Amino acid sequence: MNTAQPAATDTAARELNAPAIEIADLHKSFTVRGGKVRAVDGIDLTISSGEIVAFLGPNGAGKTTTLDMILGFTSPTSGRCLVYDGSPQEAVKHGRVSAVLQTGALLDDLSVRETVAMISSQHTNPLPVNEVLKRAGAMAFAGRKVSKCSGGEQQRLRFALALLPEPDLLILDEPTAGMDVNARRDFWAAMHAEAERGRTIVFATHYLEEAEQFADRIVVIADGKLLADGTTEEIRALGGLRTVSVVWSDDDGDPASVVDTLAGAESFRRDGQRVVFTGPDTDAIARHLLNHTQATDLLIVQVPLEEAFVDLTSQAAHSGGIK
Ligand SMILES: Nc1ncnc2c1ncn2[C@@H]1O[C@H](COP(=O)(O)OP(=O)(O)OP(=O)(O)O)[C@@H](O)[C@H]1O
Repeated sequence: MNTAQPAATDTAARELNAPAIEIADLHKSFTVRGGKVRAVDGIDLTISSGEIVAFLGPNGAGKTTTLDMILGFTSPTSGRCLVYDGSPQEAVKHGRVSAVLQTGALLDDLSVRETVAMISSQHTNPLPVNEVLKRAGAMAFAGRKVSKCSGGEQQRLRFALALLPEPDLLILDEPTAGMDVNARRDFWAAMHAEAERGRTIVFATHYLEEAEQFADRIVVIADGKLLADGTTEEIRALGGLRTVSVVWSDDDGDPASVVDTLAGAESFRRDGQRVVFTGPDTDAIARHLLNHTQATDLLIVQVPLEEAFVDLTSQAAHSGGIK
């Protein structure tokens, strides 16, 4: 029938343009002894195809619970969670989304290759076993029994398994926890290659450096709420986290006068001979110090993301959120 044609085309077009993930007013509570835990408490988030997004947040922030809803492992208490404009379960079923989770059970007695071959047989149109082993960097230990693999090697195996259906969206929950620096670097190199193939990648991490180095966009989550969402630079700027440090001359009196007279300066602290100013306009602070004081040896310092992150989460704890 002709009528079926436009509908199919519409569906394909809609899916093509659909965001990878669309979350609106998402809530998830758990009933525990003594009350309720609001693990996810009103998150709105849209992730487009091709983005690499880090979920950053302290322990118990709600990152895993959010990822579990995106993967259809658990249902929202309320709100909407769509993956490619459909339910997460549909997306998983069609191989459009897969995950590298720390907890995914593996069979100890199988070799790495046997594990991939076994799971491969459950997919309709999987990538060849050797191809995924190669892409995940697992070829070198493909013959090894799972029980003899290190934690990092087991994560690579999980990565290989996740690649089998050639997913459009890869979800990774703290994928490199427990890996040493070299293993982590290799893992992210392999992941970079997948990103270059156009995959959307969403990962939760405690390693702020990883978020900074690998993600295009960082979503900061704490207490089940989204605190900040932006590029690494935007997240840093949110915390106002550039400082101007100078060797202060006592001839200029109290550094507080700079903060009092200059709109771009917010606060200062003494650090030995130096005075460190912070504020929304570090350029204006620097100009003022160079032109109107005897301060010398001026440094503008970008505060590391780690400190920006700590600052954001502690601000949230005190104010109930950051607008
Ligand atoms: N099944 C559950 N039953 C009861 N409470 C839960 C359950 N799952 C998660 N929680 C609680 O929900 C909150 C969010 O947990 P979640 O695991 O999503 O945080 P997270 O950001 O992933 O933390 P981490 O970085 O430590 O993995 C925590 O307070 C946690 O104890």
